[in-house]
Amino acid sequence: MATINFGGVLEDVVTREEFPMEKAREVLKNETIAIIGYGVQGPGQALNLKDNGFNVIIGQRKDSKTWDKAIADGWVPGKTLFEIEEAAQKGTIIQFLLSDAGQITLWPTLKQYLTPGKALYFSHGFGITYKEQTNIIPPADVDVILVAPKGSGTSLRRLFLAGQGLNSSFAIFQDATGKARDRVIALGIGVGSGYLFQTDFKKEVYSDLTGERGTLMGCIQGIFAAQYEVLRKNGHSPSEAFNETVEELTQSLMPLVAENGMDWMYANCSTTAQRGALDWWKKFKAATQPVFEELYASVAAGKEAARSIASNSTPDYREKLNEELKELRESEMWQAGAAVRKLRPNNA
Ligand SMILES: NC(=O)C1=CN([C@@H]2O[C@H](COP(=O)(O)OP(=O)(O)OC[C@H]3O[C@@H](n4cnc5c(N)ncnc54)[C@H](O)[C@@H]3O)[C@@H](O)[C@H]2O)C=CC1
Ligand SMILES: CC(=O)[C@](C)(O)C(=O)O
Ligand SMILES: [Mg+2]
Ligand SMILES: [Mg+2]
Repeated sequence: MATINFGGVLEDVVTREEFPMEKAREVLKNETIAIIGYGVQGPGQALNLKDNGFNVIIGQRKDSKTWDKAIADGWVPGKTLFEIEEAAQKGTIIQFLLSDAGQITLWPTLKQYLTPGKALYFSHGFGITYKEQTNIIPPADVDVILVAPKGSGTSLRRLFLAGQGLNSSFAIFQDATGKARDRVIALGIGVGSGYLFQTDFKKEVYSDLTGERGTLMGCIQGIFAAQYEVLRKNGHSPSEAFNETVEELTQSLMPLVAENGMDWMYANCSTTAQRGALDWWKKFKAATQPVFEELYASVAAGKEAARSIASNSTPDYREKLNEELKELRESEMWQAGAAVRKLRPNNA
């Protein structure tokens, strides 16, 4: 562990320097890593692990679109690609990467393959934390570990190919073999993490559900829509409203924040902008803070989990989600966005 000062708070984290890939390979050299599920995280983690030299197999339903996707990605039926149960039987480490709702359905089947000494791996604290709702209760003689990349599986793969990495959290719920810590860190490094920070299953799921409903996805769409509507109502064109709400943020300002922080982005804007932003951010904070409090309480009460399980367990859950995504896509703001993207010089 390296002790790093995060804004005055000391935290022990794992870096790639102190736990290099060779060490990860050594730790996992006798393991078969079975990736169950090939949706978004499945491909990212499986391909990164394979390219890093680990022994990986995929478990996926035959005659599904994702089975074909796995073949297209280079997995070979009967060699590295199997039906779910066969892969679970062969794996010594089972990475449970079905959707969180799908994990509930498969659990009674998967459980049978968790023989003593194996490791059960999650990328979310969901199934274990909300066990009253999921019934996911692992046997006592397996390791139960977590690596949660802080970003989409798509970015995990893209950043790996670009020689970069997403940060991940890791956690140990159960150490039955005495090897859980080495196993989980080696897997975290193997899937292509930047640095790893420790958490527990409950903190992981509470923070993750808050983040995705909050600033990362829910809140950001909410404030975009609010500002866009106010500009449109006051007679601004879609072009002006979209550029001033989204395009400038993603193309110009967020890359500056990513590179060197908020104050540096501010410092690269006009003093007029700086004065206004420094005055107004506190008002936005005060206005949204009660909503974040409500959100966190809803997560902690298990209400967000219940809603997610109910809506993602119906046979037509995918169609229903796609319908709502279509509504978003077809809104004036995001249609304006599509037109603006086409006009970017690199797309012309
Ligand atoms: N999407 C992401 O990038 C991230 C996901 N996670 C976590 O990783 C895990 C996997 O998430 P995703 O990759 O988004 O999953 P996903 O929604 O893409 O689904 C993965 C696979 O599960 C299959 N599936 C669903 N229900 C099934 C069932 N009843 N039986 C068999 N297969 C079934 C789907 O067909 C798909 O191939 C979850 O715990 C999620 O919270 C964590 C970080 C980011
Ligand atoms: C990409 C990620 O980390 C999320 C937003 O938490 C998720 O997809 O669940
Ligand atoms: Mg999430
Ligand atoms: Mg997340």
